[in-house]
Amino acid sequence: MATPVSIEVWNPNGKYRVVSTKPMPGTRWIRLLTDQDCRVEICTQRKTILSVDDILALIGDKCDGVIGQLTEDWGEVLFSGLSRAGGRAFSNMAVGYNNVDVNAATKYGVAVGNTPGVLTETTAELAASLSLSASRRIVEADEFMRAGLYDGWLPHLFVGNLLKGQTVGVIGAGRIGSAYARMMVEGFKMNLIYYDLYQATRLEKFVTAYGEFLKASGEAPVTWRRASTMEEVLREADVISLHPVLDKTTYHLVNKERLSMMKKEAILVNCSRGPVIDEAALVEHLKENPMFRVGLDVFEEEPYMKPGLADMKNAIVVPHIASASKWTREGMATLAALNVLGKIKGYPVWSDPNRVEPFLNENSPPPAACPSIVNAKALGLTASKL
Ligand SMILES: NC(=O)C1=CN([C@@H]2O[C@H](COP(=O)(O)OP(=O)(O)OC[C@H]3O[C@@H](n4cnc5c(N)ncnc54)[C@H](O)[C@@H]3O)[C@@H](O)[C@H]2O)C=CC1
Ligand SMILES: O=C(O)C(=O)CO
Repeated sequence: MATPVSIEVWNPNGKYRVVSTKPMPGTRWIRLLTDQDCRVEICTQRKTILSVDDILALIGDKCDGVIGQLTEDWGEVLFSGLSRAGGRAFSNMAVGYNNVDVNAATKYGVAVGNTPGVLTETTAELAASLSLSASRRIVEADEFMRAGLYDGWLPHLFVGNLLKGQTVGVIGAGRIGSAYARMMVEGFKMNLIYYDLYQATRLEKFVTAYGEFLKASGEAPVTWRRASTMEEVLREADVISLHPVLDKTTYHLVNKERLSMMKKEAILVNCSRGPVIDEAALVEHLKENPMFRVGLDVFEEEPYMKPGLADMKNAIVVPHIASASKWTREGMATLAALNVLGKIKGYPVWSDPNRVEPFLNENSPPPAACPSIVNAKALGLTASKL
């Protein structure tokens, strides 16, 4: 059993004990907790992914709430341990919570918080960056340059794909998928095809209005279409970006058969969760189709890559950094801390988790509410009237 040893303590005499399994960016989140009588304990152990045993040791005998990370396995064992220690508050420092067994949390009366909204644009920007890097072969060209191989301009050197006028496909047009779609449509004048279980009405209105604006300016209008199947998107789009949640319905959503439906020169981007793609099948597809390119921020078995992926020139791989802007990471820490604080204090749950700005304003105290609790209904928590 690995026991965390190094802990940083803030406000040692605080009434409520709140544990963070990792140091998080910024200091506002610490101040917000200590100002409200919390003793904050931050695990500073040099071990990237804490085990269940490590976290149980951190929770100890008395713990009111925990801020955890998406790399941790929050299931029956941890929620029963937290409950035994008197804790009823947990928040992931992430919008995705596929690492959390929400039913187990609910069984033990523990609220599960997440951090929507504050990372929407940041994550969409990384998906857009990967789309551009893949289409214009930026990483390959950079490596070529640094290797001293450039000996003059050539007509065929690193020829890639033009985005303008092509079709961008979005699978999962929620907050991040819609933000990415707007960037690609407005920035590069791409047409949109999307697939989601729900209609993305605001996104459709945006593309319609932008299309009308372009037409009025004498340019070709952009268009949109909501596909009735995911396969339509795969067949028609030139660039496809994946933005669904990870659950049973999206596990290996992109598999061998579906990869084979895509255009030979298509670009596939994944900034959602690794298991949405069958990564072994993807490696084979990349080998067989050298003009097919991928931009991956997430991997099926993080932190590992499937054998062969790292050798593929037509793959760009980055280490799960899509939400990594300073503002966003500090905001995520703040929202996670306020979820835990709000539950400890008995505050109601914020009515709209997509409108979290009031919690992020450094110049005014945050609303007395939990920003986003995913099992609020199941726990019968009151909704805020603010
Ligand atoms: N790489 C990174 O650092 C980050 C990854 N993420 C991932 O992105 C995910 C999405 O985040 P948001 O856009 O904020 O969530 P969201 O809930 O606004 O959007 C998810 C969308 O997926 C759709 N969806 C669910 N099942 C589907 C299916 N079977 N087929 C097609 N669409 C389906 C939903 O209807 C929804 O519109 C998170 O759950 C997280 O896993 C989020 C932030 C950063
Ligand atoms: O928030 C998430 O879901 C992430 O993956 C990290 O930002």
